Amino acid sequence: MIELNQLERSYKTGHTETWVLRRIKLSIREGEFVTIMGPSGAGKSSLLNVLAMLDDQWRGEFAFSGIEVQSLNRKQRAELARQKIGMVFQSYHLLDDLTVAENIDLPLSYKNIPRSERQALVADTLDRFNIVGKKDLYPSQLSGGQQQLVGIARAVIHRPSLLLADEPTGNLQSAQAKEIMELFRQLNEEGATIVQVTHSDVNARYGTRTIELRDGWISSDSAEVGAGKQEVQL
Ligand SMILES: Nc1ncnc2c1ncn2[C@@H]1O[C@H](COP(=O)(O)OP(=O)(O)OP(=O)(O)O)[C@@H](O)[C@H]1O
Repeated sequence: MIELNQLERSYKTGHTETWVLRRIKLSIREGEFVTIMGPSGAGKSSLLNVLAMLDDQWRGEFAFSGIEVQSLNRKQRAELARQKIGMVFQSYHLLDDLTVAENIDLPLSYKNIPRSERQALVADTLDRFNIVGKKDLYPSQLSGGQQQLVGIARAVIHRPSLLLADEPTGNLQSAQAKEIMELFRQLNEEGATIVQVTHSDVNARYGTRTIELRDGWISSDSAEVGAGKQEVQL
């Protein structure tokens, strides 16, 4: 599903260029549940933002389901991301002045779906995530765990093939975090490909593969270790 080759990202501040992703070569197959770990500043969020197509200031090759992302213009990338990718954030990123139901409906509003069908999809999703009773509340009236449930519901309502999550339980108590991680596991079992960034070993164990970043380089990949290849020596 995802093929990255020689992918590089740097930030320029004044005359200095800081490299945050270095010659990334990575292949992710459909159905995988990948965890990206590594110290603070290693480039984890930067990599996730590239995968989310939120960032287009990188060099190299990125193929998504056979589509060469580097050849797309900004509008085409945004459209591809909208159709195929769902993103979950640590701080939920819900819109405060929309209700739970309206927040969940948002990704559908970008698609050409009849109103009645949209309403049915939102109702099903509220039901599935056990938040029917909260549908007319605003995000500020929910607990952190409930807000993240809404965040995930919004990320998956349009059935994206790829679900990305950046520290999705970073602001939650452990019981709420467990509930969220169980939900990711279930979504993965139902076929979603997931890439999560986390500092938590507990969360990492929900995944099927762990990739470690250090100073922008992939320093280890459990899939490669499993295949008997050498870990990259730095
Ligand atoms: N907009 C920006 N301008 C300049 N440098 C940036 C910018 N965004 C990120 N960086 C730098 O890129 C490097 C990688 O950042 P990134 O957020 O990807 O790391 P991370 O591994 O996700 O860290 P954390 O675990 O703390 O979230 C850091 O050194 C950071 O300072």
